[in-house]
Amino acid sequence: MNSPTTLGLFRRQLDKGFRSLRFTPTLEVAFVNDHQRRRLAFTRTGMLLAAVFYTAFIIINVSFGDGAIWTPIAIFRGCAILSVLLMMHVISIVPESWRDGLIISFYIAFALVLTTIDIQVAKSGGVQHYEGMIFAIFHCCLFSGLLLRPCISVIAAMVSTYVGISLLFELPGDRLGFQALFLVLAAMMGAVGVYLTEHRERDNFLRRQMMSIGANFDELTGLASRAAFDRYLRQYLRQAALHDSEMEALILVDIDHFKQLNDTRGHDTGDKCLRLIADMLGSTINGDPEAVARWGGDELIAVMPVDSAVQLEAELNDLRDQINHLHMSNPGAPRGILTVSIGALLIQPAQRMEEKLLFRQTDAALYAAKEGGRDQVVIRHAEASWNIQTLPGRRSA
Ligand SMILES: Nc1nc2c(ncn2[C@@H]2O[C@H](COP(=O)(O)OP(=O)(O)OP(=O)(O)O)[C@@H](O)[C@H]2O)c(=O)[nH]1
Repeated sequence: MNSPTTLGLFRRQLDKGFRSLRFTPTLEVAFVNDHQRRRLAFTRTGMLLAAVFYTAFIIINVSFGDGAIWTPIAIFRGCAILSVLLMMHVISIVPESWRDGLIISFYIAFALVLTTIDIQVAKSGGVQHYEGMIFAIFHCCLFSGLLLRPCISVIAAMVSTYVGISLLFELPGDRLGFQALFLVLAAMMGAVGVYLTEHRERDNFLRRQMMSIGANFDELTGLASRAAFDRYLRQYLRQAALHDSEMEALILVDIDHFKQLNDTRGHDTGDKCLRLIADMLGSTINGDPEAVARWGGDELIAVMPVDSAVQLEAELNDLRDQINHLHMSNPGAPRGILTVSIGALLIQPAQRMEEKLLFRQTDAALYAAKEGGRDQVVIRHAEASWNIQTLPGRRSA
């Protein structure tokens, strides 16, 4: 999902908006997965808070009420605390795909037990309380971590459970109507809260993804950024050193007389050429997205496994030929067409060297290609004893 081509998808979705709380199918799947991953800690905290609230209710009731501990309501609250704590544990160990179903069943079961106990109290002459239900509805909206649609279904099921069971036990209609009205209002308030929270979460998700892609990929060419390539190369060489049967090549590609191309045909054409060459290099390397990067300006860099120097030379000359055969005009260049110079460094199996030294030697190969007349490939073998030097006219890596 995290690739330069998806940057446009995220941007378009952000521009288009998502008032109905739905992204395009690809982004929707990514968002739901991200939401599932992130919300576990949040839901667990919500469950813990519920347990703390219920404990506080018991303490307040016992301290400021009649002092009786073994009342039905206190026993119910004790059971609620235990089931909430159990649920906290269970949602952490079940597979992610089960989590929503479990949370939904938990709230509906909770509403069922809450209503049944309330009715028992009312039938034995007490007053049927609906405050517990309001608490449960708000708790579901604030802490369940459910997205709006499943959340609305759950709170609708909770209110229906309350009204349905109350009707079944023929509780006084006027009182029930009054309580149902309050429950519906609480559910509506909760749903608005969930809508606003989910909208903000979706917005954050799009922006976060875009920032992450922006930090890792170059916007113009769609190739990896220099920083992403640095990280990738370090990891890549470490792994390559483990399988010491394969040679690796570090490749620098630089457009010849690019300044003249910009000056004579304009920056937009320059950009187009850069993108084209980036695509062609990407196809030649055909590896991970981070294996080809924009090194800076008109220089592109890549790393790839190779069987032999002959194979590498053939592949790079093939790339150079393909660019020649585009016959794109570069009026400022001596031959009048777009060409590139390529410098490559062959790294022997298990040859360990500082990346800085590898970059400098690759740069030296590119410099030799430029000095040799441009539009050519120069391949060098990596040398651990290579004398660190800054070549005249080239920047140091
Ligand atoms: N269109 C475009 N030009 C860029 C971009 N980044 C850097 N450049 C230009 O690339 C040119 C690089 O020129 P130089 O590296 O000096 O050399 P060159 O003209 O390519 O000549 P040689 O490399 O010596 O063959 C400069 O004119 C930069 O302005 C970019 O993103 N788009």
